[in-house]
Amino acid sequence: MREEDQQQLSSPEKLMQELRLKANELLLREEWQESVQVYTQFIDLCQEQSSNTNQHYPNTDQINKLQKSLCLALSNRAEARSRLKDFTEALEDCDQALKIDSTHFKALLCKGKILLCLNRYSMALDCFKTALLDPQANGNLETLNGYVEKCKKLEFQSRTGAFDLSDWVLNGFRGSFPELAEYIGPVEIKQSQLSGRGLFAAKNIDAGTLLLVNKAIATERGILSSEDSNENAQLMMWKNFIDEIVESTKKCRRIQHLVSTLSTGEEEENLGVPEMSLFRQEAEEISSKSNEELDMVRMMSILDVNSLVEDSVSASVLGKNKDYYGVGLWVLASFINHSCHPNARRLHVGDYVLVHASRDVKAGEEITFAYFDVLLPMEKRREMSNTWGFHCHCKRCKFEEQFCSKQEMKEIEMGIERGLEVGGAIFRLEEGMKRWMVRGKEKGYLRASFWPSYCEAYGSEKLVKRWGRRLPAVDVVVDSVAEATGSDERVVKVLLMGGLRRTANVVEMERVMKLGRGIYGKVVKKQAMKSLLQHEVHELSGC
Ligand SMILES: C[S@@+](CC[C@H](N)C(=O)[O-])C[C@H]1O[C@@H](n2cnc3c(N)ncnc32)[C@H](O)[C@@H]1O
Repeated sequence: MREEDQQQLSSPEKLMQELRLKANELLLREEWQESVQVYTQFIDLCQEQSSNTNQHYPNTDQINKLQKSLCLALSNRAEARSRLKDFTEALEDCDQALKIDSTHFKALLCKGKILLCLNRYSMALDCFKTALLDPQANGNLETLNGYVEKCKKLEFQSRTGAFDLSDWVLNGFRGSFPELAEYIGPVEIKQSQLSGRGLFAAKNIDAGTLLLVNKAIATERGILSSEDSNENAQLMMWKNFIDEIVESTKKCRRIQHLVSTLSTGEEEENLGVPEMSLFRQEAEEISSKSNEELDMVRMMSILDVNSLVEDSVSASVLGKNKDYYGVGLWVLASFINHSCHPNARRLHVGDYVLVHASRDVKAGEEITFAYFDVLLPMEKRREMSNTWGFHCHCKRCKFEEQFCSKQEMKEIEMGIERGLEVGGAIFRLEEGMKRWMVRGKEKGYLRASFWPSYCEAYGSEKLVKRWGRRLPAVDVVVDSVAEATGSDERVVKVLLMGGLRRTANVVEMERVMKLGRGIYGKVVKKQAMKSLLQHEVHELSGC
């Protein structure tokens, strides 16, 4: 090689060395964005040098050295990009490095961690297992084996739905949140009679059965203190939440595609029914997703219609996020419509939502949860569904519409509003239902509409004594309301309070446990459920 040629080569080499040192230092200092920039310069130069060397001075040693540096730089850039949650690009870096060296330790480790973050457990497991074969694994055995075990556990959970939160509950939610996998149970998305698409049971399901576990695209939580600051704090949280979602959709094509399947609340009858496979993480190739644009107006409508507040009537928040006001977007759960006779509830654990049946559900029945309180009369529910921006088309509303105009019904409602003794109101309603030939589940609908009165009556020893057998037995009312609207803390509480006055027998305890399963799901076993129910009885001051 001529001397001037060697000088020409040495200068890019020097630059490459400087760039590599700088990028490594930035990585160590956790300055992710800056390190990505410098690694990019290094990688471009390295690639240029590789092709030059290949073309002009084929030198195997030199080429090998460049390829090695390139692999390492790609793995490091992937690490920095993954810290910035740029998962699509980070995975592309890993794949590029693995194309050069299919057993590159750092690239495999980084790819495994990203796939784990994206809940693609078996693919992540393959990466960690291959990395274990590398000599470098010896110094990292504990970490690698930890990842392997985690992947196996999560893969099992996501395949079987075998989740158990009992120990965590019994430990008073101490420590970090339990590790959870995403899970899709016996459900499918179909066209709904309520509006647009909905989630449906693919087989008969009993109360407490887990239907899905979904990780949020983003959540935002904050402690809302005094009344004055509430509005501002909520606005701030909402703004941060929108920013986070927009950022996530920009960074990950898969997230963008998933969010774009959600309703804007307009013309829901024309919306397509997405394939369930879209929501199964393992089946999807992230880089092959479409680039459907989500403009800001559409994004705002999607978030308005689909975001869920963690602490709502049909949800229980377990663990640390209980103390916070939290809002989030969970894509698959967003396909669940509202009903005033819901059959599902949610549990919020960290960034995950777990949806389970709150009563027995038949195959083909639509899965619904309550967006707002359904233990209220129809007029009040109407007002609430209007503020949500829709007119509720559920069976219970349709049934109750015929009673709205009944004079006697109006008199009972007005009487309660004016402070009429609730025992009398219930007696009138129960007698009315006999005359109007209201039977089965429909009795539960009307009782649920007058729930606050039933609750007050059964909660008062004086009223229970005064009205005696003219009031239906508490367990009959509880069963019918739970059958119509699913389990609810307030309904179990009435049963438990009644039980406390007497000594609860085995049958009553069975009933309480079944209702408990409807509230917390089967992911919480007997002892843990008892402790949660006891806590509820003390927490709930009103019905
Ligand atoms: C979170 S989305 C539910 C899924 C939606 N149906 C879809 O096709 O994507 C909420 C929207 O569904 C509709 N919806 C939900 N429950 C309803 C009900 N009971 N009656 C009428 N529309 C309902 C409303 O338009 C509401 O804004």
